[in-house]
Amino acid sequence: MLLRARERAAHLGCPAVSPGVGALLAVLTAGVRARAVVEVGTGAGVASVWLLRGMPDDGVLTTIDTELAHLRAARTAFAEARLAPGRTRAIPGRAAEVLPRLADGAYDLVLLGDAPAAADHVADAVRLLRPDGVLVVDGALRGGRVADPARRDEVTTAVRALGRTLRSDDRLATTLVPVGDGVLLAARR
Ligand SMILES: C[S@@+](CC[C@H](N)C(=O)[O-])C[C@H]1O[C@@H](n2cnc3c(N)ncnc32)[C@H](O)[C@@H]1O
Repeated sequence: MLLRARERAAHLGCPAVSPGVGALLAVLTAGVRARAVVEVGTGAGVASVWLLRGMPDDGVLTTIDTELAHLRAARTAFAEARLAPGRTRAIPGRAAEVLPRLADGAYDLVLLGDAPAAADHVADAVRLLRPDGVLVVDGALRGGRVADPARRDEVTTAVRALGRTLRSDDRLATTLVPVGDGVLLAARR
């Protein structure tokens, strides 16, 4: 099933999380007993389905994307995964405009799917999390470039700075999981 969703993601030019990262997402949503999750960057819905796999049957994923074609592909993936329509709330729009409308402390987990862009949404994501909720940022190693001090291009520097921002935030306990392209986990204290 996710194979077809991954093919649609590739067709749309919107890379999906690796199965390793997907499995981590399912373990995380199960581990924090997530009933309310926010995802920025739905894509073709691959990460969304993994997140929902770890959530209870009444858990709801709010997922945001600017591209209607991507949201349509995600809806197909949700139907293929036999998810009841009430399990997903797909919101078209820019994260910077949608996140401020979501309620403070109402979410168990927030996934920011793209490390360089994630920096713009960290403040909102932390505001949305309940205590012990988890912020997840995918793409934190960028093929090893982030860990290589010789790499100083703009995107790599921005992702490195994002890691420093999360680690220095007293409200968060942050760690890096070296799965896929690197996943930052920041638990809200
Ligand atoms: C790499 S894809 C996400 C794939 C998804 N994480 C998965 O594994 O299935 C990134 C998505 O973010 C969306 N996107 C980019 N900028 C955005 C923004 N400012 N607000 C909301 N969505 C955005 C793109 O349209 C694209 O669908």
